[in-house]
Parts: sequence; structure tokens; C-alpha cells
Amino acid sequence: MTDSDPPSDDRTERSSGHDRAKATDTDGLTLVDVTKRYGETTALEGLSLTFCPGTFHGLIGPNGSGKTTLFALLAGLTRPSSGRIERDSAATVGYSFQEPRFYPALTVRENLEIFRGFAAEPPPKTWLETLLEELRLEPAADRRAAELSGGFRKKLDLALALVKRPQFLLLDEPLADVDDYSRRRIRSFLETYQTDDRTVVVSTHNVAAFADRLDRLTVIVDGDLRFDGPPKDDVVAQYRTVLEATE
Ligand SMILES: Nc1ncnc2c1ncn2[C@@H]1O[C@H](COP(=O)(O)OP(=O)(O)OP(=O)(O)O)[C@@H](O)[C@H]1O
Repeated sequence: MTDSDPPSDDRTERSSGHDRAKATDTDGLTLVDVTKRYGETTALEGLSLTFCPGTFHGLIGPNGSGKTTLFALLAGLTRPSSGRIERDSAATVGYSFQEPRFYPALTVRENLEIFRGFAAEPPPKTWLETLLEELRLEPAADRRAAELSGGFRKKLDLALALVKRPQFLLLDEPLADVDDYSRRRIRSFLETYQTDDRTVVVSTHNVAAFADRLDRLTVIVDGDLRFDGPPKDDVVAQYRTVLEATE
């Protein structure tokens, strides 16, 4: 991304007012028999899965297994080839995955303020200060986003996913590139964030970093659902082996 590139989209989708997901009175975010194809490639095949409110949900799978595709579907950035996605008409989804996207010429604080302004119901300004502090972004608050190190870019991207306090937070490798102290702070902040009515979904290759905290674990390999349930130790151990064997 260069200084002249605008962010390609907003980080929090509000489902009302568009048809990307079917609005229902369900509490969760649900895929029903979803298949996603890109031309000849089937990225996901017949996936049925629910992300429940109040859950810290881990998503693991080797490279190319369909995790990013799943996030894009949940965020409403792409549509299923078949099947459907259901979520409450008022549910908000925040996400951070693939490339960080922000206004590079603006400072970290200015980026947060702009993205806050996009919200239908903006959270109080104090929320931005909370994010700066909890994600260890304060040292970079007045620096232009284009000049940030990789770790601070990652943290800014996380903050932008959180800025509207979405009910569903989708994060791809949220601890990648950040220092150990920041990792601990971010991990504990995400645990606090996931309250009764909020869901945090973390896609990671490093299942050990979250294993003791996850309420639910989903494993996808080659677009197929291999496991979805409580992350008991033996299951985590089994799929760590699968990941290691397939990577
Ligand atoms: N825009 C696209 N066009 C064509 N094929 C795609 C596209 N996006 C993803 N794919 C293919 O779909 C499959 C799933 O890719 P996806 O990026 O969802 O996997 P992933 O689990 O996120 O991988 P990684 O861990 O490497 O990020 C792969 O075979 C990939 O090549």
C-alpha cells in the first residue's frame, strides 16, 4: 500500500441494509451448507457451522485450507457459491485479516477517529483511548500509519477491527509480529472483550498460544470441516500433529 492508496473498505460490516447475509433473529453467525468456489478451485465444501455469542472460538487449518475465505464470507465481503449465511439483522462484524488496511498518510489516532466516525452508533471517544492503551499503540499514536513498523501496523489493524465494538470480531493471527509484552496484553484484552454477547474468532497456526482459553475449536483442512467442538487437550494435540504434518 502506498500513501495515495485509500483503505479498500470499512472494517466493520453492519448487516442491515444489504443482502450479503440473510438477516434472521438468530443470535449467532451461522453457515448453512456453504460451498465457495473460485473458478475450478473449491475453497470450502458444504460447511455448516455456528459462531455463538459469548464464545472465544479458534479456527485452525494448514495454508490454503479456506480460513481466509471463511472470514471473508462471515464478514460479508464475498458470497457463498451455494448455501447461506445467517446472522441477526443488527449484528456487527469487525475483522482484521489479509493485508492491513488504513489511511497511510494519517496518524494512528486520526485513523481511529475516522473509522469511529463510520459507525452507525459510534462508541464514546474514551473507547479509542482504551484501544490505544490496551493494544500498546500509545507510543505510536501520533505517528503516520505509513511510517509504522510491522508490529505497530498489526496493532493498528487490530484496533480498527475493534473500533466500533463489533459483536463478532474476526482476527487472523492477531499475535503475529507483535512483541511478547504486547502479546500478553492483547491476549488478555481479547479475553475481556469476549463477554456474554460478543464473539471473538481467532484464526491461527499457533493454536498453543490460545489453546487454554478457547471455548470452541474448528479445524478445516482442504475446505472440509475436520473438527468442531470443545478444544480438549487430546483434540488440540491431534490437530497440532495434523497441522505440522501438512505444513
Ligand atoms: N481470489 C481467489 N481466487 C482463486 N482462488 C482463491 C482465491 N482466494 C483463495 N483461493 C483459493 O482457495 C483456497 C483457500 O484459500 P484461503 O486463502 O481461504 O486459505 P487459508 O486457509 O486462509 O490459507 P493461509 O493459511 O495460507 O492464509 C486455496 O486453494 C486458494 O488458492
